[in-house]
Amino acid sequence: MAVKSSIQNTLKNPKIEKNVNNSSGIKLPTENKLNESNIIILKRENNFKSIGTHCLCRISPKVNEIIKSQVKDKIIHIASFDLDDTLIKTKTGRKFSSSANDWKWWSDNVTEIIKNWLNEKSDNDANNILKLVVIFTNQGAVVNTTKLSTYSKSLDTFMNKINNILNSDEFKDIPNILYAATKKSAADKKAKTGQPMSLPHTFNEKVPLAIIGGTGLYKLDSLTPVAKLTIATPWGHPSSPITISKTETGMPIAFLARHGQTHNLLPSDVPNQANIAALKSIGVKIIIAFSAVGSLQEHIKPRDFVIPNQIIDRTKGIRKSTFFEKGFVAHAGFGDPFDNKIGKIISDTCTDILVNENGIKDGLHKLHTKSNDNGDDLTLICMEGPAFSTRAESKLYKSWGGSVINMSCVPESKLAREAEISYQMICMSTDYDAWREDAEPVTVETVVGNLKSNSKNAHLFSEHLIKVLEPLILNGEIGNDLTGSMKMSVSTSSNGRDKAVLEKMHYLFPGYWPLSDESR
Ligand SMILES: CSC[C@H]1O[C@H](OP(=O)(O)O)[C@H](O)[C@@H]1O
Ligand SMILES: Nc1ncnc2[nH]cnc12
Repeated sequence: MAVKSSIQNTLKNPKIEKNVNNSSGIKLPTENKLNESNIIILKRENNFKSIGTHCLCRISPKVNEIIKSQVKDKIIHIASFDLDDTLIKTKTGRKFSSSANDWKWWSDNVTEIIKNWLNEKSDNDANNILKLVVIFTNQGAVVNTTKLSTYSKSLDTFMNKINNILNSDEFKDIPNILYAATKKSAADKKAKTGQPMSLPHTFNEKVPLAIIGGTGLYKLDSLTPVAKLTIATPWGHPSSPITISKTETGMPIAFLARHGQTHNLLPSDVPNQANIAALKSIGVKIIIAFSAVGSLQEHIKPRDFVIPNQIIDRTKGIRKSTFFEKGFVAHAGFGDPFDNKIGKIISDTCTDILVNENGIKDGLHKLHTKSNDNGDDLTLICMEGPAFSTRAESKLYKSWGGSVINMSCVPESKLAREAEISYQMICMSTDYDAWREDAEPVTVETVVGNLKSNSKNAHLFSEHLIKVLEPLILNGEIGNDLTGSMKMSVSTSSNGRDKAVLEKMHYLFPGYWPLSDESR
């Protein structure tokens, strides 16, 4: 829910719990009406305030800082949530908490999802937007008591619980306001289903095409998102939520930020298994993956694009590079690691896309493909990183015939092959790595500088490519070449198969390998 208003007005005049005339529920005294009978309210701590007669409000220190700062003319984006069974649940499994500590996060990634939203950059207004979280909760069961027998239901216990939650390490940096209605009739003030976040979290159509964005490409500007999915796989959660958009003619496309939306993942820490498994689970058949690369050849200039057709794996074996494991052994073919059909389509249709800094097609920035470059292989070296190569390593890779170098095509491409997803990487050259004696070796500054100019081209390129691929996907010409390939690639006989591993395989390949009685 995006709210364009002055935050000060919103906070000074919270129109919650006015017009309450039913006397059930706990009646909260205002500051100047404290007396012996409502002494419990004296224990009110950490920013709790009563509003009207039946509503407590707690404004976090972070929001107070925001209010004090200059917020006039800012756009406020609010994500609002219910509390129980949305953000938290009880540890004991009971409906109501039995103590101030009887709560846990509703799922492992609740706070991560909120932080991702807070850190997401919006397009043009990014610097003008303030984001905060508002929690609405009905607490009609809370009673004004100091009796030990009912203490778990007391206002004290409730306020302590709220402080435990909102001051927790996971939540304390999230700017938040909580409204708690201490009688049921306030239910209509809460966020309703469908109201809380701007995008739905479910999407029921199959999504045939996915774009993975690398360094400098964290979302696709040309597409309007229709859903944002947080997917749990047997291999964990993907790097970021998966955004679903639709083309003008209605084909769904997924977008995933490889290093997370805030680029908080090292190349070695990218959860590649979860990324590929999550994309497979929504029906993806083709992945177009963008990557910033160093050039190992003079003629591949910074800001040129390269469609590689070969890989040399120089990662160090610390990345999880297969879905298979002890108890279920299979071997995917990887001689041609990319989808050559898609590579050729790109070569034939995208040579005239790249522009210079002024947005003009002057032919300065070239698209290198096997067919455009005299039929020579274009080989992508994948190193572990995160430090860049030494000059000696860089020269070695060049002498091997390497064309470009990055830190991310393995195991992403290998796992896509195992999942029977056609995969093509689009490399955006950003530097000459370290092999040139007369030049400084690559730094992040050089990469980012060139990426800024490249990013326009990345957007133009993907926009055009989606238009080219859509009809070919819809008529089945691309994206089906690997279907069924893994069925025939298993080595473990049915009586040697591990049931737990087989269950994970079902996530990727439902129906391929039945959980027979023979498996262990
Ligand atoms: C920031 S330079 C090194 C970094 O850039 C590339 O990222 P990506 O492939 O995700 O675009 C490279 O692989 C390294 O991870
Ligand atoms: N020189 C380089 N080495 C590895 N990954 C890179 N990504 C961009 N430039 C790179």
